[in-house]
Amino acid sequence: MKILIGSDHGGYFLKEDLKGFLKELGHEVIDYGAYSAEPCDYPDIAFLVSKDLLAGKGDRAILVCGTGIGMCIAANKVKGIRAALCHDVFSARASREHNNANVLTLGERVIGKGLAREIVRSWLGAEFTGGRHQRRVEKIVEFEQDGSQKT
Ligand SMILES: O=C(CO)[C@H](O)[C@H](O)[C@H](O)COP(=O)(O)O
Repeated sequence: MKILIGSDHGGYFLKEDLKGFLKELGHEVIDYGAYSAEPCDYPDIAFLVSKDLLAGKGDRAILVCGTGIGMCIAANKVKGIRAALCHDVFSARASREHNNANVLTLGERVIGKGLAREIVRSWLGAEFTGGRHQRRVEKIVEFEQDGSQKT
């Protein structure tokens, strides 16, 4: 897969580690920065990566900040993005199988590299299962497009 990856300064070192891990797994990685641990603003990276993902420049995206929260909030403001903040393997798999998440966010100040790697492995290996989950995701997509709410 082609994976877009980005971080702010708070996620820089975990992002760097995950780049190597993703390559070991055989994925192509496109790095959107940050390119150092100098302070920067997570929304700048979140919007850039999210827009390029929706433009077809990658298959999935991973965003890292200190907690993963800021990246998740910002990415989910981009229409078409379903970003999931996951700090355990079960949620990571479920975010793909149930929610069809196209962006994974992680917090470098919250979890260690070993767990982050397992979360990434699980997230990339899981597929959307559709069925009842398709109906629920479609409700989100419809609401996002025109504010319509069907129950
Ligand atoms: O946005 C965040 C929290 O939701 C990220 O964790 C940032 O990395 C964090 O806020 C940056 O904090 P800093 O004190 O400026 O390093």
